[in-house]
Amino acid sequence: MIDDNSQAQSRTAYWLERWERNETGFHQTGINPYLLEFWHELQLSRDSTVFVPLCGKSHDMLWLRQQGHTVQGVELSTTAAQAFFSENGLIPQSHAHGRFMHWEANDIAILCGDFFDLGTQDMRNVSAVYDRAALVALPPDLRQRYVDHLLRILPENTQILLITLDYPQHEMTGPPFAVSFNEVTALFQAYAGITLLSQHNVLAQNPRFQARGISRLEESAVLLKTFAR
Ligand SMILES: C[S@@+](CC[C@H](N)C(=O)[O-])C[C@H]1O[C@@H](n2cnc3c(N)ncnc32)[C@H](O)[C@@H]1O
Repeated sequence: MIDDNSQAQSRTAYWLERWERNETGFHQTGINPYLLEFWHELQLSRDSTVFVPLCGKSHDMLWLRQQGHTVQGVELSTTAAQAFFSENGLIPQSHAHGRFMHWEANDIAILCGDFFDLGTQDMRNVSAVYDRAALVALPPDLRQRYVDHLLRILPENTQILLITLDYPQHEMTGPPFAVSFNEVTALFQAYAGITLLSQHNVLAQNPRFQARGISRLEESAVLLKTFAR
């Protein structure tokens, strides 16, 4: 039987190798359309801090910064973090921070290390979370652990804009994994009020998924408002 520690090591190795091999088909060159359409729903003040879990080198962090927010990502891969800064013409400062390496430029910080090593101190200024391709990057056995950890370290009354996708899981092995709106509800209902903002079939716009034999691809944007504890 494989223990938790060796499973975590092989998951880490999987993502680090993907970045080393440049297998980053999940990376979007533009800004995510749901972010553009729905971010205003959170009614955040400009000076709020936004946490971006499993951030990769997402350009969405630049857009969030352009809205005035301080941005804080967490990402396993140093290659991804360095690429984010260099590809966007930013020269980061770095220092060790506990089990993480902290990279920062222009009020965008990426903590390089494992999401599961984050603590409440790391999240103390956070008012909102933007999750695109984070929850769906995790296998089923890890998702409740991810949500429990996230909600344990976040301050109370935090808002989360979550984008998820659903497809017949037997048609493809993830990641990305299929995470339906019903599963999101089951994962978060103990912690947060849940509003489905939009749900669309997006298979026609996703040749990458069509090529993998997927017969249905549904994207949902969900707004979560965590309860006071
Ligand atoms: C599917 S990608 C999504 C990246 C980004 N959110 C985007 O929209 O482009 C998932 C990312 O999570 C990172 N990752 C996976 N497990 C992680 C963990 N436990 N802690 C921190 N980052 C992790 C991977 O290295 C990868 O860059």
